[in-house]
Amino acid sequence: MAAMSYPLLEKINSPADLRRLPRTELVKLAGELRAYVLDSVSKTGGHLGSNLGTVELTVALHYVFNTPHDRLVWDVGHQTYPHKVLTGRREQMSSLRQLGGISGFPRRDESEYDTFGTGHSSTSISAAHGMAMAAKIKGEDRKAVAIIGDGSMTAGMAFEALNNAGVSHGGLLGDVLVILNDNDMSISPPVGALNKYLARLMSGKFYATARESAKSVLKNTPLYEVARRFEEHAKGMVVPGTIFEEFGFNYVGPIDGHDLESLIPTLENLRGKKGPQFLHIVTKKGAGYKLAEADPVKYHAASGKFDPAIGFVKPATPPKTTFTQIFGEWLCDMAEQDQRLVGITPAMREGSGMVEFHKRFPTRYHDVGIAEQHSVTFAAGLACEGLKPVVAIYSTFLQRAYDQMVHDVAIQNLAVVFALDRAGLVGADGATHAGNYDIAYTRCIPNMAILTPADENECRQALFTAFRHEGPVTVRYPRGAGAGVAVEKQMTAQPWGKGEIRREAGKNGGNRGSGPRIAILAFGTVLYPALEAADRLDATVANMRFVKPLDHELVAELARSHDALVTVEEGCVMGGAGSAVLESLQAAGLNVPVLVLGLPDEFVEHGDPAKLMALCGLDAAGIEQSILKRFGARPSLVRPAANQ
Ligand SMILES: Cc1ncc(C[n+]2csc(CCOP(=O)(O)OP(=O)(O)O)c2C)c(N)n1
Ligand SMILES: CC(=O)[C@@H](O)[C@H](O)COP(=O)(O)O
Ligand SMILES: [Mg+2]
Repeated sequence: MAAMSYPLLEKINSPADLRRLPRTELVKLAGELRAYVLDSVSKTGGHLGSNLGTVELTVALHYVFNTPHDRLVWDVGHQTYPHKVLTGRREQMSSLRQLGGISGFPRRDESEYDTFGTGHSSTSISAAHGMAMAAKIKGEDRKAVAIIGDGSMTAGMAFEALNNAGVSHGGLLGDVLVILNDNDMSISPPVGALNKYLARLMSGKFYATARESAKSVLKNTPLYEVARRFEEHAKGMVVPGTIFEEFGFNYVGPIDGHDLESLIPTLENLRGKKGPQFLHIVTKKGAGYKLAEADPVKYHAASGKFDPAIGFVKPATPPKTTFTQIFGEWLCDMAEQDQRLVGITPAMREGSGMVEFHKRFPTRYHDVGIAEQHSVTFAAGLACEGLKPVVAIYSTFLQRAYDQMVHDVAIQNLAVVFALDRAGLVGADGATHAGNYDIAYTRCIPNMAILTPADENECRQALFTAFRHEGPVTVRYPRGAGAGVAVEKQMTAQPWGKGEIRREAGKNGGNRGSGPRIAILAFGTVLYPALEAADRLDATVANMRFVKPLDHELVAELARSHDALVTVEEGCVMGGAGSAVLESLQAAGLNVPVLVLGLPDEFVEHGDPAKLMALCGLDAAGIEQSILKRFGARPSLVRPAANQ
């Protein structure tokens, strides 16, 4: 295929270059930008639909606003590839989401144009309001713009921010502009009353178009003020105030978010206004790429390379079963068995493997929107009434609902199952999405139980075990596939709080040599690299299965029969499973050297998951090297001297 050419885009190395373009060139530039983003993502993978949908908006924003002096805050930030291309990172797009490459989300440490780091949704209005208020306090003439999607508007935090930004503080009123990018899509089809409300606003579309065209004609004439007053009066009469106006924002829209001839004059108009402004734009997720327009769910993100001419195709070799699929199958099987089961997702139906469950059990399926806090307390309410809620939630997104876990679930000891997908390193999404902390942040909560299955079969059995438990419980499993073990259809409860020995030193033909007898206590899928390392070291390996309740007897037995213990987890060392073992040993008065292996006390960047695990020393070689480094020579390879 001939190499694509981008004659205009190649001249744009900053928004200042963009702003020097004749306005008549902007449509052509947007076309090249869209083609470039599609071509780039087809080579690297990454988010697609939302980026194609913000091409014109991005051009218009950088054309009208004096970026980076004026601040743009992108909500979630998964739609910022066009922004990155226009702000000097066009050539770096080939490194997107790769180790050492640029992030898939805005990062303050990546560019001055990335004014706020995002990744988790619904933070943009709060941050932009902060920036707008800072400008007021410092007496700076600066605009702050939050660009937030209709899906992200379903989070309570967005309304907390509207509620605060819409009023003055000590006489200071922030000049914040909120742009609602309404494409009538989340990752899944949108849910909730807000979506219906926005649809009604969109149906009033004639009003906005007529009003905007009138404004642009009348602008800069004495009549303009008269027309504006009439408009305010007319608005009160013809169209009821929007909810956004009730929050104190001047609402404009809906307008066509792909029409630069609408976007630019409207943004120029709004840029000059004082006080909180709200622009409602209508876009299409995947705009300009037919396959993505037709199936915005499928084309939300590309897991890898694809040919734009044919789109996403199933790989020739069937991919390995993922933990997400194990969960989805278990959820359906469990729902068949127990009518009390209710499945809940905060806007991650596909990612959490609940499409089939939604189809088969529509009355017991709840997508609550991007509302993690609500999802947990909603579950608590269900549990109060004797139902059995299962909250399917990414480890990282559960961080949003910490108080709900403590205050609404654990204190009342309610039977809620938290199925924590993406536990541990997630790879391409990087630090914002890593599920590194759930063991530490749940272990300290009384009544909470924590299960760490080691493979696909253990995951199914652990979910079943957790579901039978009469109290709050998390089951954590990583993104992607596991060791590939066979999964037993029969669901069997695991002995509560019990681990098992998977390998015994000295009993597997290994020549023990003279080194210390070592026992490795593995929590979760790191069992498998631990077994590999243990084969080389001839060490004992325990599959602990539970972080809480911990199998204290097994810990004590291993401490008494070995010279040293090693704990391994794909979770933060600080406060993790290893800390639980240390606490257990101390409580039992057992003083044995312990090496705690896990994720470091630093944010692990984006990259290939296997490479990141190796970087963190959690692959077999890393575990082995850490043990050798701490406990001296390689025990099983040390041959006793001939005369010994
Ligand atoms: C707190 C949080 N929960 C869930 C997600 C996962 N997520 C990423 S994008 C998205 C949908 C966002 O929809 P919208 O804001 O409308 O943007 P669009 O993809 O339509 O451009 C979700 C649920 C997230 N990033 N943050
Ligand atoms: C932007 C966002 O938060 C989601 O799209 C997330 O990237 C999905 O992650 P998975 O690809 O692990 O489902
Ligand atoms: Mg949307």
